[in-house]
Amino acid sequence: MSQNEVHSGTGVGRREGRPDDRDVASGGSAVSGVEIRLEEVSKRYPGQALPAVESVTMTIPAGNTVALVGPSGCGKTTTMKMINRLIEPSSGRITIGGEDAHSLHPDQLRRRIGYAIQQVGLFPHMTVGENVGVVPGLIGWRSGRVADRVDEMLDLVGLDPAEYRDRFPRQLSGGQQQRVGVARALAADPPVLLMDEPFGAVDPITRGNLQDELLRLQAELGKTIVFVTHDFDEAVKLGDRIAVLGPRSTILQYDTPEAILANPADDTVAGFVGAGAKLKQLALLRVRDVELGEVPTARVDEAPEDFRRRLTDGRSQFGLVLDARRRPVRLVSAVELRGVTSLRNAGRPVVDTVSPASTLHDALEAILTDDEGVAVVAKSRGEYAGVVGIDTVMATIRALRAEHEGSADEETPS
Ligand SMILES: Nc1ncnc2c1ncn2[C@@H]1O[C@H](COP(=O)(O)OP(=O)(O)OP(=O)(O)O)[C@@H](O)[C@H]1O
Repeated sequence: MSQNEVHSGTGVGRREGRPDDRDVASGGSAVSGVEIRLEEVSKRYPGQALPAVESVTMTIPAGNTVALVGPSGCGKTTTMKMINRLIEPSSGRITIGGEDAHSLHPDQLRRRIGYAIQQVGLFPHMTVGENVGVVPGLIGWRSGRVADRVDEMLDLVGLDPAEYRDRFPRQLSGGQQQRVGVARALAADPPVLLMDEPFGAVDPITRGNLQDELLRLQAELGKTIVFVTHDFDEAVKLGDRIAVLGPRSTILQYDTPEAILANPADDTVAGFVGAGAKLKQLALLRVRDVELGEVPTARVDEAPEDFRRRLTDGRSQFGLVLDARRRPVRLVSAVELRGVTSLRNAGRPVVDTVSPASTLHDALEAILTDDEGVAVVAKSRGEYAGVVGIDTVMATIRALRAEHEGSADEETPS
């Protein structure tokens, strides 16, 4: 289709503490997380010449998601595990909500810190419900309260409690197991959540969905989340701040994704950010931040000839067929409607849609794989909302560039 058929918006609403997400979730939630401080924290494993973590000092603000990124072996996991004392620091101090972690009893730590890991670590001989209820049970909740909480948590991570509560982990897909892992980590309502590559072991699409879910959850819950990942793009998508770590967990840069993408502190960070920093900035913007385009639509029961005439009269090269619940089901061009008897099987099926919460980066991917060069946007129940065209994405990139030109003189042009 020609670009002018999808009228685009250039209003680039930047994310600042993700106000959009928070507003959508629950009318703006209170921050329930607490501040974490690491003060000159080091770890030297027995028998090792060099420390695995050397004198790390950082503050993780309450209610923020902070991603720790860095090359393999740089000490990310060690740094994170010292926060819940799965690993004891050799020196330094860690405070959680102002209290010295060292002085907290393990039960108090479990109550305050949820933990989700890549291998999920669900107990195979326990049902999903029993897995989610482990920590509340350990800290002495009554069984009725645990059962209610289990159902609430399964619901929260998008698993129907009635269907999944009594299954065993092996009866779930990898992505579902990871959801259960997140539900379990959140069950005792800890203010802090530690996540070590929690979405590492699933396919890219499931991974993208789980990331979206985490953003939605976090908008609702306002926890303090520390997140370890190899994947800089994941850090950009999920982190309010990113700590780029070098050897022995030295902090090379600790800032917002926007600032790191626009101004990497040095060549090592720039290397880590990788090519296409401009493109990655699209991961900071949501589909809901841009004005959606419109294309002609028809209900499945409309006469194909009528729709063809509407498309031709409007000089639109294609349109969308919506089902009775206004969900986009088919993409058709005027030419494809010639001689067709029903819209039900005209043109091609709409296989992929993006949501208002999807990133513009996701939208761009959908645009590039679509023959017509658009991403179809559907709301939470699948209802058609509009389309994003390549011109909208281009306009957004131009706006981002203009925005950074004043603030980032040394930025390499792209
Ligand atoms: N129990 C241990 N004993 C000795 N050395 C260890 C131990 N655990 C980790 N290390 C070493 O400490 C360093 C940091 O390991 P850590 O697992 O924290 O890194 P990481 O950045 O999380 O790595 P990856 O991304 O590969 O998971 C590595 O050199 C590792 O070999």
